[in-house]
Amino acid sequence: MSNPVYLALDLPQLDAAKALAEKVKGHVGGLKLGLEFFCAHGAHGVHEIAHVGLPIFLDLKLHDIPNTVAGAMQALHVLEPAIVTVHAGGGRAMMEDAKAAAGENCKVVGVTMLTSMDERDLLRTGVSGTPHDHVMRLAELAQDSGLDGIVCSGQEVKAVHKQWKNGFFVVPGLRPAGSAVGDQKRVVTPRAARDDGASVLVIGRPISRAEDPAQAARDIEATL
Ligand SMILES: O=C(O)c1cc(=O)[nH]c(=O)n1[C@@H]1O[C@H](COP(=O)(O)O)[C@@H](O)[C@H]1O
Repeated sequence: MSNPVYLALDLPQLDAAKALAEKVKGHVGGLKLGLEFFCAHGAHGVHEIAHVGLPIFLDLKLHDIPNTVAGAMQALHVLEPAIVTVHAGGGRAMMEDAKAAAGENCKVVGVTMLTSMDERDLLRTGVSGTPHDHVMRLAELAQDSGLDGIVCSGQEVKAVHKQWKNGFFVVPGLRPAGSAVGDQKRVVTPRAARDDGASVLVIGRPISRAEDPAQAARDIEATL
């Protein structure tokens, strides 16, 4: 079984991100580059990190009109990402066009409800109901739109997996027992998410901010 952990390289410095990736590369299954990294270093930075030799997850959370998102997906072909995110809230046409424009070996996954939000935050965006119901609704929409899977918290992945048997489920908001939660609100342990059907476990600060990141990655691997 391959290692499901993708390290979130949320670091502003390219050299530091590369050094961290090299340190942990034997203990994670892939590397996630998000908005912080991409805004700072763009395509050049992605190429640099790709040299580490692990699959690249480009977490750009695209959310725009279908034509614009399709154009962005097309532009990403040269970077050969293994996974790209779009916001499921962008709707069916946007997700359909995103998938149609994606590279052949690129999984497109829809972000449902950010793990940094709870029910009160959701209500303030005008959506009443529970995070569970909101995630289930957007998961169904993502599936109907032809996406490969979704991003959700570990609190919902079991129910989504039950409804979408062959879906690809990315779960962030993971904290090993006892580690700082920070800005995350819907949190579970890596092991719980794995047991409940997560395909990919996204983990950032519990590894990147550890005194010994390689050891932290090994410790997490040992719990799975
Ligand atoms: O799409 C994501 O990866 C994502 C979605 C989500 O709902 N919550 C979430 O935390 N993420 C990302 O997952 C990573 C979590 O980092 P840590 O909280 O440091 O483990 C960050 O890079 C976030 O951008």
